[in-house]
Amino acid sequence: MAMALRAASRVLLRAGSRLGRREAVDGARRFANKRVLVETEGAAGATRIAVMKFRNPPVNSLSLDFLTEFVISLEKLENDKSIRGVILTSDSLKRGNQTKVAATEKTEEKRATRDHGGRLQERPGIFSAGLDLLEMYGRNPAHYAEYWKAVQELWLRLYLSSLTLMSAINGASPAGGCLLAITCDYRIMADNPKYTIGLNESLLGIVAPFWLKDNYVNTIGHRAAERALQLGTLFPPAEALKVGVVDEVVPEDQVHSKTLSVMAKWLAIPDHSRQLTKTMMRKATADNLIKQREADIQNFASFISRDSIQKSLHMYLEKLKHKKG
Ligand SMILES: CCCCCCCCCC/C=C/CC(=O)SCCNC(=O)CCNC(=O)[C@H](O)C(C)(C)COP(=O)(O)OP(=O)(O)OC[C@H]1O[C@@H](n2cnc3c(N)ncnc32)[C@H](O)[C@@H]1OP(=O)(O)O
Repeated sequence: MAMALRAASRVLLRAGSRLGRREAVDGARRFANKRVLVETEGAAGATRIAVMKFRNPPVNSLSLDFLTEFVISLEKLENDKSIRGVILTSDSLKRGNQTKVAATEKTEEKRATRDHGGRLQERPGIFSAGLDLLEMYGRNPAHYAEYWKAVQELWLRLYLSSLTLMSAINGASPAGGCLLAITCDYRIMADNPKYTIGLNESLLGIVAPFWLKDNYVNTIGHRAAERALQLGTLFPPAEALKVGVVDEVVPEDQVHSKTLSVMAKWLAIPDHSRQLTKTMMRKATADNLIKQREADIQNFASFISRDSIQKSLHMYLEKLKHKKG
């Protein structure tokens, strides 16, 4: 009987919820949309931590679909009173037997790295490549407006989240990837000189929006942000630590365990006092966007539609496509 009940509950859990699949795995729980996998750790009834793993091949770019699924997953976690902390990380792992398909093949599927079975794979060593350039190139103004609204939404949700958010940065983290990280309360980066983090928009011929600039200033200070934004600096781990883009750099295989142990310290602080303090520190910056959200969307749509900006994006995409290594 007990076995039958367990089997039935497994079937129900796997039948899927409206938002995605939900499974029971070794006492831990997980739910997954197509592009975001959420695993929760900790016993039922106790404080639990969730790990949100990005898996949007090939480079975890913030496509419209990914942004939508991210917000849905975050909302679910915000509504789950047993969850107090969330770790953002990439599902990208070093895997063998990968083949990069020809750069001339254009569709999303074809752009991705695949294994020999033809399955889509993340490219290894990427936290997030930032905003999806293909959402900002060659589309119409209505699409740009829809996309930007979704980008703003994710930033506001993360920046104002009542949860303790930490990023376990296990790969390259340019531009929007850095945005995800700097909305968090704490950042731990893998000590791999191949991984860099920063806001490199100026290198693409585009400009970081004022609210992202404000988030950067709040993180690393005005002078450092002024210099890094103009130069589009991508910091390797040691420099990222020095300037304050990240809070800790640890060996790659310790990123997850270290983040869990720092999270435990943060969760020892009473929620109400930590949350009020966070709001006190962040509200003015967020309000600045909230009060001019529509204007910011219109600015983005008209800026990104300019011929000169589209040309810069085109050149940047071509450079990415033809780069060596
Ligand atoms: C004055 C008014 C102002 C108004 C406001 C205006 C606001 C404008 C704001 C704009 C804000 C932008 C923030 C951003 O996030 S822009 C995106 C910036 N991202 C990057 O620059 C990252 C680019 N990518 C890389 O550097 C590398 O790809 C990587 C992440 C380091 C990974 O390198 P790797 O060698 O492993 O992989 P590939 O380079 O071969 O890439 C694999 C394929 O993926 C494609 N790709 C890469 N990045 C993106 C991306 N961000 N979006 C879409 N596609 C991406 C790449 O082209 C490869 O495709 P291919 O297989 O077809 O060649």
